[in-house]
Amino acid sequence: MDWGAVVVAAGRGTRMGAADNKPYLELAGRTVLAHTLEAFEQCSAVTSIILVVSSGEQQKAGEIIRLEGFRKISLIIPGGAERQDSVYAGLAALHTEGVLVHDAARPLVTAKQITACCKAAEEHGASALAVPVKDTIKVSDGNGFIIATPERRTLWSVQTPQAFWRVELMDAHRQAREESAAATDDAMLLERLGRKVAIVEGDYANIKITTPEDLPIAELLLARRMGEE
Ligand SMILES: Nc1ccn([C@@H]2O[C@H](COP(=O)(O)OP(=O)(O)OP(=O)(O)O)[C@@H](O)[C@H]2O)c(=O)n1
Ligand SMILES: C[C@](O)(CO)[C@H](O)COP(=O)(O)O
Repeated sequence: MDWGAVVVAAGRGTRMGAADNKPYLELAGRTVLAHTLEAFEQCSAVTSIILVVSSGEQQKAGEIIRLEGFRKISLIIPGGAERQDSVYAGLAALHTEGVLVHDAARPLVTAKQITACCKAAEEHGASALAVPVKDTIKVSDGNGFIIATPERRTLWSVQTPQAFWRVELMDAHRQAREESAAATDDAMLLERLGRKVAIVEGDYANIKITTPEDLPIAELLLARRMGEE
């Protein structure tokens, strides 16, 4: 099975509140985007990458790819208003049998995790990297009071990459658009159609750079990884 990747980098970085968008922030001497793309460049299962960026940032992203010498990025295209729209734009530009969807804002992903997602999707149809939830999770009534406690052993914190047959994910996206169904990740779009998505147990280090304290945490995790190599 041939695998392509849609890497979405077209967010606004509202919660980060930085002058630059998250993919272009510095992390251990490189951009966040360079760390993310490096893992896909190193993963032999992936043959091509569609990079989805904010409009007006195509040139900036292209310059990073040129300077880093990345070889697998086949297109840099503009994204949409929501993450779901950006993924859809990326899917429409890809032609491989399998697709991995990944957040550019997760720069600690590894080639090994990407390969594990591909293998699980080849076996089960779709897969998503996730880690068991560590905290006790509460459901609120919306007015500041707890109304329930879901059983923790059933709860997983889902990450990216998530892997699918491209045609299936495209169909799921089309249906969601027709029905105005919003989803914060791609697995949700298959779940709503009753399809199975296999959990691939990942690593707590595969954090999403979301708020300012995530950058120094990511630096520490990268330094620890380099010390282990
Ligand atoms: N319209 C959007 C929104 C998000 N993303 C991407 O989806 C990933 C996860 O989104 P998130 O971390 O929420 O990023 P932002 O949308 O940039 O952050 P915020 O919600 O704080 O504005 C990021 O790589 C982001 O660039 C995207 O491609 N297009
Ligand atoms: C896809 C995701 O990274 C899985 O954890 C997450 O749902 C993205 O959500 P966000 O609201 O765009 O941060």
